[in-house]
This record gives sequence, structure tokens and C-alpha cells, in this order.
Amino acid sequence: MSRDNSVASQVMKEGRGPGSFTAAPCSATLTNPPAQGRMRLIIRDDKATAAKYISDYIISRINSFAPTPEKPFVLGLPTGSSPEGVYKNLVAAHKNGEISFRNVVTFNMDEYVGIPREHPESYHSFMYHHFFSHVDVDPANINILNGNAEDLEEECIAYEEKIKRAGGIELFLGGIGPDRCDGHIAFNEPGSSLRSRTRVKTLAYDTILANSRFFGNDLSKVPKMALTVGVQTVMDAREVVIIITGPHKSLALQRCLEGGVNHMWTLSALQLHPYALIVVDEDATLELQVKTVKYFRSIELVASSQGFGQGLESGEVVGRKRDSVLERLDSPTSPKTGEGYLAAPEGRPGVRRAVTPELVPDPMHERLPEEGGAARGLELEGLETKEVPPLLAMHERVDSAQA
Ligand SMILES: N[C@@H]1[C@@H](O)[C@H](O)[C@@H](COP(=O)(O)O)O[C@@H]1O
Repeated sequence: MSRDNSVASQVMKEGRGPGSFTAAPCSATLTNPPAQGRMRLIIRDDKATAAKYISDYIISRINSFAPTPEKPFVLGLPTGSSPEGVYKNLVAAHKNGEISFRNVVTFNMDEYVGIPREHPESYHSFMYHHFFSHVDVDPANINILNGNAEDLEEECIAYEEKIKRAGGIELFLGGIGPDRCDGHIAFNEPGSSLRSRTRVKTLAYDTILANSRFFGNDLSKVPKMALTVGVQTVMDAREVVIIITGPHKSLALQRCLEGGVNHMWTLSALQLHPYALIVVDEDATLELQVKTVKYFRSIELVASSQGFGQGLESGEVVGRKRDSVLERLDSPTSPKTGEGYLAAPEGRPGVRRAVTPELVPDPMHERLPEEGGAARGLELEGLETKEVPPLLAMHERVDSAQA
């Protein structure tokens, strides 16, 4: 099926989408795959392809949402080195006419307290420099916490209310900070309540130390406090998309994905979110178990081969009916034609990968030696088999000892 015949293209042609834009490279088509309800992990080769996946995804989400002034798309945004590539791609796509931010309302995650917003290291400056100045977002729709507000607590309360009034955040993009690689989200450092909301936060000494490189290595100039959305503020978003790249973040990814939900790794709260998408590069997977990587890869592979994406990038938004509608990709291949390889559908980021072999290990009893010392054809040479006495209950052991 060619892209032009896709349902996404039809949606565009019928005027249900933003007709003046070209479909985003990974824009989706619709069908009826199952609802989501689990973490998705997307692994790409490097930082650039991970950023590309996310920018394509955001473009697709906004375009299929078809925002209007009455029904804007509410986007949560981070600063940081990892999202820089995402912003670069979004700006380029905007310049190519693939996406408009005119009806997008943004809420940034955090901001330092006490530095002027014009300061080159303020998050205001970062956002205008990397994104806002290059796209058609309405300045009235940009929301960034004011770290110079007279009443900081009031500023935080008002921010939460503004998010609520905007209808809640549709998609919150985030990174995890590089500092100590503790898997924190926004400025919710270890020990932050997983129920926390927008608030004033005293920064950990290590964070201040790490940030000093941006302030001429002069500790006295580094902000000691910040305003930040809370973990719960992020969790309240309809969807959370996180970018994690580089080997230095691999332990944090491992803890957040394979460990339990824990306030020392605040991103781990995402395990409780029904629409969490983490996009990583190969390096960030270094600490993950091989079976975890295989599992998530196989899910992406199978979904693609069946013509389904895994995200919310398409679907009926109005009336919040999206759960029952996901994308059908214009996959040029099917499992039947793939001959051992399932190619990523046209226009969708990805590489050709070998079909993931069986992931589920054989049941334990099948791997245990059978009578006579053979374990599924493997002789346990040189090992003597011993009679193992039957296990006795405690009272039986006491009785036999006394006898
Ligand atoms: N407080 C900021 C976050 O708002 C930001 O999202 C993160 C990004 O870190 P990186 O640049 O490593 O992606 O850094 C810090 O933690």
C-alpha cells in the first residue's frame, strides 16, 4: 500500500486533519488494534535517531489531534541536551510545512529561582533559543514557571491551576537529568514524593555542583532553588514521552524500568502510567537485561509487522475515544513475506532486524535433568547422582533427632 492511499492521507484529504500540512514522516493510519496500557520502550541506534523518532511521533500526535483555538494540543516540555535534537527536528519540520504550533499550548517543566529570564542559562532562554523563536507558537500559549515571582508558592499553585484550566497536558516530553544519573524527572530529585505537584525545590548539592559548569564554575552564581512540576503533575498527563540517551544514563534506565517504583528514582513512577513511552539509544540499554531489550524489541517488531503502531499518534481524539483506535502503518511487508526479516514500514524510523527468537524460556522442569542424568539431550557427564533424602517437616525432624 502506498503512503498516498493510507487512511492518514485520506484523513488529511477529507479535511479531518490540518489540510495545509504534509503528513509527518511517520504519520499513522487507523484501524482497530487493542488499547494500550503498558510501558513502551523504543530502542534506536543513536541519539539522533532516537530524537527523530520522538519528533516524528510528536508531529504525528499533534497533526492527528488537529488542534484548534477551542481545542488546543497541550504539550509539556523539558530543557536539556537530550531534547535539543527533538527541538531541532520540530523546527525543521515546521519550516517544511509539516507541523504548526499555532494551536499548541506549552507548559515547561521547570525553571531556576532567582536568575533573570534573559540569563543565558535560564530555561526561558533555552526554550526561546532552541524552539519558541523558530516556530509559530503563540507567545500567549507559552507557559514557563516564573522563578522571580514575588510569591513562589503562589506561582506554583497558579501553574497547576493553569494546566487544569487548559484541559490537562496531552503529552509531556521529558528527559532525565545527567546529574548523578539518578533518574529524576524535571527537578524531582531522589526522595521527591511520587505524588508531588508543582513546588519550590531546594537543589541537591551535587546538582548545584554539576550546574556550576554553566555558570563559569562559580558556585556562588549557581541557583540553589528551582520551581518544578511534581511527579504527579507529569503522571497526570495523558501520555508521557521520555528521551534517555548515553551510557551514563543506563543505570537510571535500568532502575526505572526493571526495578520497582521507588522515590529514589523518580522516573520509575512511570511504571504506573498507562501511556508511557521511553525512547533510548543503544548505549542507554547497557545495564538492561538482554531479555528486557529483546522483549521490547519484539513488541515493536510484532506491532509493526501487524501494521500497528504502539502509540497514540493517531486515533479519534474528540470525545477521548482514542484508546480503541490506533494506527495502521503502510507496511510494505508482512510476516508472511518477511522471510525471517520484518522491515520497518516505509517512512517509519527503524532498521531491518532479524526476527527475535523465542523469548520465553522453557519451563524449569523441562530444563532439569531427567532420570538417568540427561537434560534434554545434554548428558551431565562426570556428575554423580545422589539419593536426595525426602524433605521432612519440622516436627518430623525433631522426632527423628530424638529417636
Ligand atoms: N531539571 C532538568 C530537566 O528539566 C531536564 O529535562 C533534564 C534534561 O537532562 P539531559 O540534558 O541530560 O537530557 O535536566 C535537568 O534534570
